[in-house]
Amino acid sequence: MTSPATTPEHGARLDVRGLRKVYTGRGEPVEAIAELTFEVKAGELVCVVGPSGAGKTTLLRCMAGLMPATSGAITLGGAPISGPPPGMAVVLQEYGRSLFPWMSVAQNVDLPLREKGVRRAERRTKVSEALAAVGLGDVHDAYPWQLSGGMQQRVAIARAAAYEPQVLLMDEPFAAVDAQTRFELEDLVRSLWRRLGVTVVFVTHDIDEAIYLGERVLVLSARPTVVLEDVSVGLGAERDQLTTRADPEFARLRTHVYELVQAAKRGARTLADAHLTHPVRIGGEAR
Ligand SMILES: Nc1ncnc2c1ncn2[C@@H]1O[C@H](COP(=O)(O)OP(=O)(O)OP(=O)(O)O)[C@@H](O)[C@H]1O
Repeated sequence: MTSPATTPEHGARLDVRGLRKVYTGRGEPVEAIAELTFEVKAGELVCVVGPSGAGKTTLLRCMAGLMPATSGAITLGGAPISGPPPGMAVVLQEYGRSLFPWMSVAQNVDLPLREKGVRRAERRTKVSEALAAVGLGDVHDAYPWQLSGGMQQRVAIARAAAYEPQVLLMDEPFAAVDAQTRFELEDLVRSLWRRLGVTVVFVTHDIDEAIYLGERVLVLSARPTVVLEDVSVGLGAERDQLTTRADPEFARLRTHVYELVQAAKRGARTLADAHLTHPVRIGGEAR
């Protein structure tokens, strides 16, 4: 029987406790992450921002089970992550490298379902539904290299959605697409998230994107990394590119997160160090 924390409808809870990551190689050790502790509730969408080199990709790789932590623990639905866990899907920035060029669009979306052992008839339905959901119902037989970058990223999202993961990790997935396509893909992520109830962790450089998408925004310090602030985004569930971005609350959050990231770049490691010059009211609370 599946526990409530791991049903696809509710996603799975992701817990990061005392995560530390030091890269050791031939040269000097690099302490990428000093101490990260946070929780992503089942079915929550959390964005992660921070200065370049803050360890966002390192965090994501550890959460995906692609790299061991130096110390600390990451659990998914209560189970420790020690390798790529079933029930997790990852979408990366480099769509050109994440799709197999010799497979058609439908075959690419189908592949994880085959590996999951889903029967052929059910797979066919899931692939069609996922491609229709991302607006690519008419390119099943095309090859990735015949599609635009934005379309290829839609295929990667369709592949993740068809798999019905409990957790979806996204590492700067829209950094390489044009601004117009990016808005469309952001709306696609929010609509899939709401429909599937999946837990999502979304890493981005773009502060506006983090606020538009997230229920929370984790702002990381510079390396060695800690959480500078865990910012709640009280913009409601219904969001759209015009009204949400014009909302005064959006502007306040943007100022606040921008200031935090600037403070992180100057070396702030706590809110007290950050010396914010535009204290703002977020959700009625003075900061
Ligand atoms: N394999 C590695 N060996 C040694 N150091 C590494 C390795 N991978 C990353 N680092 C270092 O760890 C730190 C964090 O890197 P990471 O790529 O996680 O940051 P990031 O926040 O994702 O950066 P960006 O925003 O520029 O993509 C950086 O200082 C980087 O140079």
